[in-house]
Amino acid sequence: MVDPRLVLEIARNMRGCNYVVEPGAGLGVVTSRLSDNAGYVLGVEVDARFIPLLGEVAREHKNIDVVYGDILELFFERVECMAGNLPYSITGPFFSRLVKVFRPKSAIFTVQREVASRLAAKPGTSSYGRLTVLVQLVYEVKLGNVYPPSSFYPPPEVYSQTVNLRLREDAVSPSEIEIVEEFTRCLFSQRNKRVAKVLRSCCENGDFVNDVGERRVYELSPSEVYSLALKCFGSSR
Ligand SMILES: C[S@@+](CC[C@H](N)C(=O)[O-])C[C@H]1O[C@@H](n2cnc3c(N)ncnc32)[C@H](O)[C@@H]1O
Repeated sequence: MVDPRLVLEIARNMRGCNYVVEPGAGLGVVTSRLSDNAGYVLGVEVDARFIPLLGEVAREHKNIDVVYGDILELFFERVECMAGNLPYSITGPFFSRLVKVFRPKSAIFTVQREVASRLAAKPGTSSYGRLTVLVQLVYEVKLGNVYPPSSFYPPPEVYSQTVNLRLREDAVSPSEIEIVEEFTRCLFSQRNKRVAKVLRSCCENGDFVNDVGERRVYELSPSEVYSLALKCFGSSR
């Protein structure tokens, strides 16, 4: 199913975690490896066909439980760590939920290589955008290994890459992330335009004085976007 090096990379990164949630547990290959390295693993799987197999895996390992459900609709009391080969179709909504709801201290995910580049991008580059800002305001992002399509069965059409996330000490709060999410929807729809002009179209009070007005949207750092979001939307809520 999956390249053993990838399974090992994920499992090793979760060493020392007491509680790991794995979105998209599938056949349980990663799940059982995780259970060797972490105190407890909760596998989440939306496809009912995998649930009996995952039940077997859970019976063989005392520290694994399985939940049948959609990771985008579940709530957990507290998520310490999160890991897995993410279903690529839910990348956007998943990361939105990660920074607003789950907020694990530590996480490792396999994503499309292009998504990994966006998560780790620097301002001013072509990969830099809304997803970068939202995730980097909450997490330190480190790129892991790249895996070719042949690392998976069936092989996807794209290369994949792991990303390591560590919760920042100064992580922006969930309620402020919601403000940034709303603000960046408008801001990054005009990513190549000058900031002053875009603020006039995105904010009711878009004429507020700022020292970044002459720059282009995609050149703003995550913390600059955050300050502008609070000025634009914060006071009106
Ligand atoms: C890329 S596969 C990974 C499977 C397995 N963990 C592995 O590494 O071989 C993604 C898995 O996520 C499941 N999945 C897709 N969307 C999901 C969702 N919204 N919530 C939970 N699981 C989901 C799919 O059914 C599939 O089993």
